[in-house]
Amino acid sequence: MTVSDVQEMSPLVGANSSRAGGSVLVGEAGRVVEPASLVIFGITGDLSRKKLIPAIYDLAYCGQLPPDFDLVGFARDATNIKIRLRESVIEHARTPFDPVIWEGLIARLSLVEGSFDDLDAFARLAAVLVDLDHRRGKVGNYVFYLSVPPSAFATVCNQLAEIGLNRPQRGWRRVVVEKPFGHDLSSSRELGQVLEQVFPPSSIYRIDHYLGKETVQNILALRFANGMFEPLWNNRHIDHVQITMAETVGVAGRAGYYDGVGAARDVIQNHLLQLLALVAMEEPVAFDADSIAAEKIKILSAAELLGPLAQTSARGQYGPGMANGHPVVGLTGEAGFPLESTTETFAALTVGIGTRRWAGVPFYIRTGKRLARKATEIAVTFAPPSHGSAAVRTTAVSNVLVFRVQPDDGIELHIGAKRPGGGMDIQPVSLGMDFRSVFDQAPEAYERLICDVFRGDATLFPRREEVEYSWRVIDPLLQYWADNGRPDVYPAGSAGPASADRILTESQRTWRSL
Ligand SMILES: NC(=O)C1=CN([C@@H]2O[C@H](COP(=O)(O)OP(=O)(O)OC[C@H]3O[C@@H](n4cnc5c(N)ncnc54)[C@H](OP(=O)(O)O)[C@@H]3O)[C@@H](O)[C@H]2O)C=CC1
Ligand SMILES: O=C1O[C@H](COP(=O)(O)O)[C@@H](O)[C@H](O)[C@H]1O
Repeated sequence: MTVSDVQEMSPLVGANSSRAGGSVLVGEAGRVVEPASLVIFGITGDLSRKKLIPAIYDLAYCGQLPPDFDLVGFARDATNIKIRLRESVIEHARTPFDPVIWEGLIARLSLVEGSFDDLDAFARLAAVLVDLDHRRGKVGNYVFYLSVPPSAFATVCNQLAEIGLNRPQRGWRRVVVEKPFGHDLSSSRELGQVLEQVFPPSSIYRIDHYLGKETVQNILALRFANGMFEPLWNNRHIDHVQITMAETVGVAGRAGYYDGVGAARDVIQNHLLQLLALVAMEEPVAFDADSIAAEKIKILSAAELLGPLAQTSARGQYGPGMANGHPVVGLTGEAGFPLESTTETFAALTVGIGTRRWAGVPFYIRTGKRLARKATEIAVTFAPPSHGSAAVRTTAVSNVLVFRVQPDDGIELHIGAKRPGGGMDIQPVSLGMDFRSVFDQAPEAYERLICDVFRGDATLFPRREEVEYSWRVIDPLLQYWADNGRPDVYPAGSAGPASADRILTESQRTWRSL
């Protein structure tokens, strides 16, 4: 088979390959995409419905799936699944719904019903995969996607090993593991060992979909492709950094995963500490997997919670309130969450980085569900000018560089400008760039990352050390919370609990408004 044969598009897709959008900023372009089958464990879950199946549809629409692609769904109950998946594509896909593309894709879907503790179901899975290979003349390249609660990762991997699906006689095996990887540092290490007994490290893709977002990759572009920011990117010029991930959605329908996990494990241990690493890391010697991982690891290993935790952290749980103009129940009113649940849906903390560049600069991180608006952003606040005429000093503003990850992805720089008229009256104004008005529509994060798995490019996937250093950062906070009562209740639709504001007030700083 020649390279051009394997790069040929799958027969189920075709016309829209020019609509893929985006370009490769980091990662290894030009890798060959071979025929492959994708198995999704947890195909009935929230992630699959909102992100994975829509992303696979988008890839089909854009002609980006591997040749001879097959999709296999593993589910306890697959009743009406094709109808449910169709609805999820109509609701969540980036590209328009095209019945021909959809029918082509769904014709490639096979289903295996069973529970993860049922070895017979894994034997049926193996038979389905072998049959697909025979029918299409494929050599057995399989991606196993674990879109399941973290507590099920080890079981699924062990069952795959038991049935021999981890050991290729021909072709390759890759496993994609969702975050959070473990429950704390020690369980993450144990899980890492289980996984590495079953699959070689080079076949393990720990997915963090924030790294697949174009705006997140743009952090490195802005810092290192421009000359003007790097000289200022240190504790002499930066006062503090705020990383916010605010959501308006609650956790309805996700009790099986979310209860007992909570906001810090769900998104801070992974997405938000990865953002911190990208903001703080040194320039990599190359934009490839090893070089970027090496720099992120240095930062994560130097990061630690600043204390005392009673003053530098906060946690909350949403109570009843409003979302998008409608009344909503609190967390303990959602199906599957016990009344006594102490799971936090809001978390805020302060991280310091013990390097010469960052000593003394606090990184404030917060996230919450059912907040006033949806916004993920990184705001780098520069120190105000320390010299200048008295007139300018008294009216000077702090410059803020904001990476708007979503929605309205873009970059804005807040500066002070003189108001027209007499005197030196300074007003904050904003210079901005909207990605969507400058560039074509980019692929969604999961499209990009699923493609990277098929191509065998791990550049945008965190390494085991990154995951473990991130647990090391937040473990003391998880322990502190376990020892200290319940989260503060905040009304749905608010900016979170008042205890979060207190983290900044002592230093005369404030959170950016939501
Ligand atoms: N939801 C999101 O937006 C995101 C989620 N993630 C990650 O994805 C993973 C899954 O999350 P999410 O989809 O929200 O969780 P859900 O609880 O919605 O889905 C879990 C899935 O696993 C299946 N499952 C659980 N136990 C078993 C079992 N014993 N046998 C067979 N199937 C089982 C469930 O099947 P059943 O339907 O039968 O219960 C369901 O399909 C988590 O690690 C999460 O962190 C990552 C990014 C975003
Ligand atoms: O990983 C997760 O991310 C989603 C939010 O993803 P986004 O791309 O829409 O920002 C979050 O809702 C979910 O709780 C979490 O598991």
